[in-house]
Amino acid sequence: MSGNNIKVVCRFRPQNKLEIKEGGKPIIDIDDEGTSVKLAGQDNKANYAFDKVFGMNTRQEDIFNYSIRSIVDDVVAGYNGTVFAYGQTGSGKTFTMMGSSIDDEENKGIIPRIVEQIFTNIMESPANMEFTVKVSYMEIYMEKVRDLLNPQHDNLPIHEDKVKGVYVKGVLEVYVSSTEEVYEVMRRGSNNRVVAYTNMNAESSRSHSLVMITITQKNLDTGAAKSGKLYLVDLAGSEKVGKTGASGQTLEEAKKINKSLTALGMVINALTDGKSSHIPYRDSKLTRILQESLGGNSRTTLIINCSPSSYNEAETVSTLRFGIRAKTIKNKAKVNADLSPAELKALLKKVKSDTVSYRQYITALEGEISIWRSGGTVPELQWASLDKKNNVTNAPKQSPAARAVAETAAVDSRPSTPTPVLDKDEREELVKRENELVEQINEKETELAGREKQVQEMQEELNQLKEKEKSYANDNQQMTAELSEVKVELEKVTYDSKESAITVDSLKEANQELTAELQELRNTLAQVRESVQKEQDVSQKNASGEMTEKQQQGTLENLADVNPEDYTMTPEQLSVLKQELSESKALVEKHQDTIRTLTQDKDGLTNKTTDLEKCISALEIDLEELLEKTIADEEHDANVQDTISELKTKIEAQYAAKKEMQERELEELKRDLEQRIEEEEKLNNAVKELQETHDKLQTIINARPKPEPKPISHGGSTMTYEEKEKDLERMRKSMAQQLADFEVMKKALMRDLQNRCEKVVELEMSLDETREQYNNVLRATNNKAQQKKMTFLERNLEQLTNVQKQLVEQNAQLKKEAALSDRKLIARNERIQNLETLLQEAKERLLSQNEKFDAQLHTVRERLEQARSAKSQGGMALSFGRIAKPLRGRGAVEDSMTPEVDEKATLAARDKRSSWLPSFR
Ligand SMILES: Nc1ncnc2c1ncn2[C@@H]1O[C@H](COP(=O)(O)OP(=O)(O)OP(=O)(O)O)[C@@H](O)[C@H]1O
Repeated sequence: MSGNNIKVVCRFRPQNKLEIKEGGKPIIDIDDEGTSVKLAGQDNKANYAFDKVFGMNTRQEDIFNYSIRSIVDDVVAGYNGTVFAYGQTGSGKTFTMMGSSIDDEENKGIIPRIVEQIFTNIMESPANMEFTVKVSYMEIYMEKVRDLLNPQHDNLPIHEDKVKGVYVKGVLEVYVSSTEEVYEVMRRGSNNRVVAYTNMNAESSRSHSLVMITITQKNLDTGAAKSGKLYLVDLAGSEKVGKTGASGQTLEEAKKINKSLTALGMVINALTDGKSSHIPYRDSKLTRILQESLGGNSRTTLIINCSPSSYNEAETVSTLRFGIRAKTIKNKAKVNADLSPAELKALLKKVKSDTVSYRQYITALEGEISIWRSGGTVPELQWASLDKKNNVTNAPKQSPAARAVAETAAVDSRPSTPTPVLDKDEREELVKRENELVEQINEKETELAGREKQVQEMQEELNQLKEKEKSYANDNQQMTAELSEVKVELEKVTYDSKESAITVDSLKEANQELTAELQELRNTLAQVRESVQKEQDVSQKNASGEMTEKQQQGTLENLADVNPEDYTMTPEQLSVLKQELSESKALVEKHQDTIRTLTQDKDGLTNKTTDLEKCISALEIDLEELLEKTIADEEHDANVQDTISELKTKIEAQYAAKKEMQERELEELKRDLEQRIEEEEKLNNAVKELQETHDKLQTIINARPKPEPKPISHGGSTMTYEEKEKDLERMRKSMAQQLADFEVMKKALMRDLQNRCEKVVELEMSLDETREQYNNVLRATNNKAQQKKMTFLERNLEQLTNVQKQLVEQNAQLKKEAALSDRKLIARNERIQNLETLLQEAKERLLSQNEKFDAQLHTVRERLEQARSAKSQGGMALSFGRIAKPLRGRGAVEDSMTPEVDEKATLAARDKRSSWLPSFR
């Protein structure tokens, strides 16, 4: 493509379902050459001529081959190029640009085909040509430039400079070395595009998308470099909001889309009306980015996409008019070439020669001025001029001073640093290096901007995290405090319960003591009651004895009434007799029991008496020893006497106590004895009475004549008289036996009682003797002073004893209290230990929580870092694109190679390819 006008091609898509449904009909009429179209609608009879008009069934390949292929050649040749698709929404812009799918060979759009063509062209280039290809993908959404390969960069600025022209600052440029890599970039970018459903298009683009492919090429032999930039723009569709049914967000989007498209129309108008001096590129982001493409340094192709349907006739007319206007835009495309070393050398040579001539001219002028200043004159013919610069020798004659000044000026005007003359290789290398460095600087700037933003974001995130951490820490602290408070409370409650348990225990003990006392009292009461009962029993017995006596009397009377001749007894009489006998037997048994108890009591008394005897004898021994000691040590010093007196007092006290106790026991024994004697007497009386009764009965029975044995009916059973007799005899014998036993026992008791009485008397006598002996001792040992002393000591001792008693009581109390305190202390220690354990646990928990939190924070930070790094890699984790990947042509080496460049130089240049990579490699 050599022309400078924008190339405009028109493409009609087939009618869509909506159009058919709405009764739309195809109304397009394309001429045979395929360069103009008429609409067969009612309103429009105009003919619209374009570079090419494609009908409804045109294949993607055909569109590419006719309208696009050449632009790829231009870009690879170093021109800037633009292909943009314009049309109403749903008219097939995206279908034309991208196709239904990259991977669909038939329906892939022009962008995949361009990419393929670029790499084909590169591969077909001469082997001494080296290329790099970079891809960027962005969209203008809601008047913001958003990097689709790095979506968090959603408002990139548009800059302009002399070298780069208009460019988007900070957009990610991914180096690619194959079609697949570009496709990958396209796929990733497309995923980030904003699309939405509208009535006109199920996947309507809500933004203008821009793919930017930058191809840089270098001739490795000459060092000449060129770069071409290709913009592939899929504009968002102009839409009538009523038709698309846009509302809410899509309505807002539609407004922005229409606004920017209007701005595009205004730019095209301004460019084509021939009057406007100002082109309003800055009215929208779209026109600003397309500034070079519309009336600037670019070879531009506009594809207008239209609907063929009568349903969309008005929109199609509008689109066609837009295309017609755009067609007249003139661009000024030029190759973006850097100067080659040869050109640079020529330029340098020219500049050097210019410098020399200017220097000569200056010298001449300075010489002239110095003449003028020194008052001389220079004829007009000799005035210095640029034409005469080489003729300095022809300068007017100067005075010696003026000449000196001129010479000095000539010397001063020399360049202070001689310019080194570089050879060709060095220059080439330098140029190459310069290019690389410029590129690297640009890259670094972009990267730096990205990093700065990242750092800012991370800082914000970190601040948020810190705040969260702080709030978590506060929560944690609060909860821990609450927990520890609860634990302490629990501990206190446990401790209180323990103390209560101790108090309860002590109360229980007190209760037990009281119960024991009560029991004792009850026992005492029971004993008292028993004794009372016994007394009552005895009196009852006496009464019953009287009763028995009466009964016996009655029996005797009965018996007397019985006629001795009539020795037969009625069964009733016999049974009464038998009953009386059994009662007597029971009475005898009772008496036996009483005697047994008395015997036991007697044994107890005997034991007690023995103990007392032992006690008395021991006391006597002690007393004797003491007396001996006292007498022996009587004349000794006061201390010894004190000791003796103390001992004596003690012994006296002991003696008095023991004596008192013995006396009490003796009295008790005496009382007991008297009681027993009384009881025994009563028993004896009862036994006697019984004996008498028995004897009487015996006599009566014996006095009766023996009756003829005749059967007696008794209780249904027949019993002979003899048997009855025998029975009675047996009873009598047993009773006699029992009475004999009684007698023996009574005698033994009486003996024992006698012995005891004797013993008691003996004891009393011995006690009196002891007392007398003691008094004798006292009388013998005591003098007045000693008595006084003794009295004093006795008093002291008494007081001390009281004190001691109190102390003992206090000690006992204290011991109790100490035991309680011990328990409380143990409980308290336990509590302290528990509290310490709790504290330790809380500390450990806190530590572990802190550790956990730190670990979590660390993990979050790591993840954040990973996410950031992933984002910084275009948010896409592309495994390529950060480093330039030079591509070499595979064709023959270009003929343009200068003859002086030999094969060696070519090889050397190839080896220097590594300089494309960053210098720190
Ligand atoms: N030439 C064609 N042949 C067959 N189908 C087509 C053609 N052009 C477009 N289509 C179909 O029409 C529908 C709309 O096309 P597309 O999305 O490309 O429109 P658009 O102009 O990009 O719309 P918008 O501006 O709303 O994004 C799609 O389903 C697409 O497949």
